[in-house]
Amino acid sequence: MIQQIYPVPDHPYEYELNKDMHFAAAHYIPHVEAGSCQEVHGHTYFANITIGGDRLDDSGFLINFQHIKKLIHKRFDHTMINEDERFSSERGTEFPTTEVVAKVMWEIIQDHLDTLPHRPQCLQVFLRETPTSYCIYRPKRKRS
Ligand SMILES: Nc1nc2c(c(=O)[nH]1)N=C([C@H](O)[C@H](O)COP(=O)(O)OP(=O)(O)OP(=O)(O)O)CN2
Ligand SMILES: [Zn+2]
Repeated sequence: MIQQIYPVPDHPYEYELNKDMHFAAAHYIPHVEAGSCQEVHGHTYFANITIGGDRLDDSGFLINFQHIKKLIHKRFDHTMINEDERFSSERGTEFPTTEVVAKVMWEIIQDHLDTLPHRPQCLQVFLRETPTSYCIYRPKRKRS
């Protein structure tokens, strides 16, 4: 059970929703700066996703918790993150560091939220890679 207090982003919205999840995945960072992390290794990642908005959908949801989980968990659980198209395709020039994976998760979620008429916003992705290491990605401004 994930139970942790996360940093709260500053925002003007009436509703703020948070979804916790974890997933198991492998990665490697092909850069000399990464030291032993250049070798393939695995983590149980913990993610906390924060969504904000002023309007709810017809079912009274800002966003269905299950939909957020599906977007991330289905894509990354029990995978080699380097093989995800975001990292392996021609446009995938970045390495799957905690920082970059947090930002990619934000992009995946916000792309979905942008299809919803009531336009919720992903305000923060908190991504823990190890018991002692985590990163928070917050967009500078909301997408219009
Ligand atoms: N800024 C970043 N630094 C490092 C990243 C990263 O994604 N961003 N990643 C790694 C490794 O991939 C590793 O998985 C995590 O490293 P680390 O925190 O050193 O893990 P430990 O469990 O060994 O930490 P201890 O606190 O020393 O036990 C490296 N750096
Ligand atoms: Zn790692």
